[in-house]
Amino acid sequence: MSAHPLPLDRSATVLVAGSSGLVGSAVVRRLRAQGFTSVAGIHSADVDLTDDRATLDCVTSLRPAVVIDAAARVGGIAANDAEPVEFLNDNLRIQTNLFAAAHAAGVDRLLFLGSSCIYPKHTPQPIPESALLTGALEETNDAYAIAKIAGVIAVRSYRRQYGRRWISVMPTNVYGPGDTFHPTRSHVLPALIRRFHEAVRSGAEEVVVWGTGTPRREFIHVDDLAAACTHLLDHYDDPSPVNIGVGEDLTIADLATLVADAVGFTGRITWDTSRPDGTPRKLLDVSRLLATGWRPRIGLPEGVRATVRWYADTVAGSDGRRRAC
Ligand SMILES: NC(=O)C1=CN([C@@H]2O[C@H](COP(=O)(O)OP(=O)(O)OC[C@H]3O[C@@H](n4cnc5c(N)ncnc54)[C@H](OP(=O)(O)O)[C@@H]3O)[C@@H](O)[C@H]2O)C=CC1
Ligand SMILES: C[C@H]1O[C@H](OP(=O)(O)OP(=O)(O)OC[C@H]2O[C@@H](n3cnc4c(=O)[nH]c(N)nc43)[C@H](O)[C@@H]2O)[C@@H](O)[C@@H](O)C1=O
Repeated sequence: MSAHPLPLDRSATVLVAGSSGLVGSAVVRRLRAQGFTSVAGIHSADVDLTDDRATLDCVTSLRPAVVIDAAARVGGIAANDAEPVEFLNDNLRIQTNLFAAAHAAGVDRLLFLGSSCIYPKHTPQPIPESALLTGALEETNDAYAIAKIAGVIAVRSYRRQYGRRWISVMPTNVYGPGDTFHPTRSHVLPALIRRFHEAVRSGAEEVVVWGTGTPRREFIHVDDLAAACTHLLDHYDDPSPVNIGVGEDLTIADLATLVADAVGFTGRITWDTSRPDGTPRKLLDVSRLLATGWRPRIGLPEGVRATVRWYADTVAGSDGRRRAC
């Protein structure tokens, strides 16, 4: 048992790996807003976390008290399906190197971001944390999911073998400012914001959306996710991962209508059923998270409208890659 109390000391040095990304940049904003005075961010321009030596040098020279691992190769269903080798290898390397470096630097507190795709493709809904490793994975992202499962087991192993107070969280699908709006590589929400926005600008009467529209997904605004992460570091210390979600889902068809309305697209929505649907439903059981006293604040319609505004002001007209923060 550590002599140090659970709530983080606001003067502790916190290292956010992946600080230029959707989640990492929101975590940095959240930590600063909460009064953390020593927040260090790293991303691929600073250090290639697939390189074990460079990662060790970086972490041991910074000597953080806390590490938040939001660095990963991330993408939507098409990118995962097309490049399973990179999604497996890069994510295994990044987390293995970062965990080994954090351990070598004596880091007692670490939060690892997994993903809801670690759960079986067909599993009772809402999905409790206990569903892990109870069934076969969705084929389009099994390589990424296996890497994330290895991360959960690694965190649990560092706890068991070395007494590290490290935790894993499993967020549902995330969206918000700072996302990647690539037309084919990104997740559904940013992809649709971009596609509907371009249709309005070009006067197109039709927008094509992938799949059948029947899969159900749960979406959390990235500022809520960042708040949940820092809340859990202050209130949770257990080997079991914690789901992070909002407790509600909707169909991709309903999501497409929501985004179309937010962007002001009044034309036709059609479906490209040659594209994969992926997992039929991913709704997380968030009772463990709620038991810690945390609640989400940003509803989906409000969050989508704000993200559409952010996209129009910040990204539209560029190549769709977010700007670094
Ligand atoms: N987005 C989502 O819907 C969900 C995300 N998650 C998890 O949250 C975490 C963050 O995801 P998200 O913010 O969306 O992803 P992003 O793609 O937005 O950000 C990924 C971050 O990782 C960094 N990175 C990638 N490869 C390397 C590398 N080799 N060396 C150093 N840094 C690297 C990127 O740096 P750079 O910008 O320089 O490339 C970037 O800062 C991931 O673990 C992801 O699995 C979980 C569930 C859902
Ligand atoms: C976060 C999560 O993200 C991925 O899994 P996913 O939940 O399937 O995510 P997605 O956002 O890409 O798709 C959700 C649904 O939406 C449909 N869809 C419609 N039109 C578009 C579209 O234009 N782009 C995309 N990407 N999807 C579309 C699409 O066909 C699917 O039915 C994995 O990386 C996984 O590993 C992971 O962790």
